[in-house]
Amino acid sequence: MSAPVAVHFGAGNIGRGFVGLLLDRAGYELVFADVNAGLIDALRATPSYRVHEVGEHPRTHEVTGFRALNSAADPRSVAEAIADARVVTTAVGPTVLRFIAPLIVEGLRLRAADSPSLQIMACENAIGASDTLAAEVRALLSPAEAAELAGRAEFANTAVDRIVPAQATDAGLDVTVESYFEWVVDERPFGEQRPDIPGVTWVPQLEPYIERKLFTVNTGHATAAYLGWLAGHEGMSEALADPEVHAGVLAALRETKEMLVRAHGFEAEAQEAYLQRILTRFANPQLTDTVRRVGRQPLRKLSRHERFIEPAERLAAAGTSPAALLHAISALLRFDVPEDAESVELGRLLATRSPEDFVAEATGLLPGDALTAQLVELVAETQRAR
Ligand SMILES: NC(=O)C1=CN([C@@H]2O[C@H](COP(=O)(O)OP(=O)(O)OC[C@H]3O[C@@H](n4cnc5c(N)ncnc54)[C@H](O)[C@@H]3O)[C@@H](O)[C@H]2O)C=CC1
Ligand SMILES: O=P(O)(O)OC[C@H]1O[C@](O)(CO)[C@@H](O)[C@@H]1O
Repeated sequence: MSAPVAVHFGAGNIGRGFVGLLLDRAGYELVFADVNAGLIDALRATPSYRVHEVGEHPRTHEVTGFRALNSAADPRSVAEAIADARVVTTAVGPTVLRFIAPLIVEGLRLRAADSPSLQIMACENAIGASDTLAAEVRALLSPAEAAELAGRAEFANTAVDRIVPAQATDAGLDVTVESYFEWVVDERPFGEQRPDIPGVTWVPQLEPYIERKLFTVNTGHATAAYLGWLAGHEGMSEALADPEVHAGVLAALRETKEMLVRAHGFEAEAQEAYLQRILTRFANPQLTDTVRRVGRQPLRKLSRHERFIEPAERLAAAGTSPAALLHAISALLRFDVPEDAESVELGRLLATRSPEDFVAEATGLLPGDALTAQLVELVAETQRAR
């Protein structure tokens, strides 16, 4: 019997260094789909690439036998691969999911009605990324087609955690990653038919896991990047070695800890151990990373349900001042990286909007929300200092 097919969108850091690796090791015939022509050509030109795990338990894996498709130049082949696939995963960035949806729709249209349901997992740093992708797919279907194709795909939300930094320019397709990883998936959508992917943790309810991950790993990492940027550091290890940056990250994580313990009933000691372990992961000297990469796309990171505003608003609503998160947001507002389109747009919004309009537009907070007044003041201060 031939191996089941897994189509993975996004052959970048997480695609090659984490999701693709686990799918390959699970025995899937792996098909990468990406819009980067150079990357696809390079994957086609080689039989394998290596994933180097550095950290506590260093080792190297070889990923072999994959195919690579250019989803911009040859969407038909991608749709055909999806029609035959058992699993579809993505690691393209939350804002890119809407561009993947039309290909999934084409794949479902080509899929035999008696095929097993396609199992789709968006592996992005966002709450409910698979739900977002499902909504984008449904938006492209007429009601009749939606009813016809309804049983052909199931979407399960995930939380993925592995630091895969910017890679050395001479690394080729090889990827250096930390040895730690966590891939948690909501078990409900796939029921008894869930795919056998060693390394995946199936849970009955994903919300506590994705919130713990996003509001600890990602809040902490992004705080280090923005405070590090403001202090003039280029490298993440340099930033984290700066006592003021480190103290700022710890303070922000103590605030999200309070929120997470309250929201999900985690033991305070367990959450403290979790955040301390993450601080150690951030400082892994074998991961060469930059504040520019970790701070990338500041407007996405400033949006309503992301790593800063969501926990800060919940704390403010519960009567706690999220001073450290506001300090991190203040540094985010000063993130000025010309090659990052969102950073440029952030500067434009700060230059052209009133503080009230900026907060509404960039964060989605409403005038009556608990954090709004403090944030408006912070934006006004930032504008005065520009
Ligand atoms: N790098 C990391 O440590 C982690 C990243 N993530 C998440 O994984 C996702 C990917 O991140 P990275 O791998 O770091 O980014 P990356 O930039 O290395 O890879 C993204 C890939 O997606 C491709 N892509 C962009 N638009 C596409 C489209 N329309 N169709 C197909 N492919 C497309 C790009 O060409 C690129 O190869 C993001 O959502 C990120 O938040 C999650 C956990 C850790
Ligand atoms: O695209 P984002 O949200 O910056 O995600 C990438 C970040 O997620 C992390 O992997 C943590 O999961 C960091 O390595 C990385 O900075």
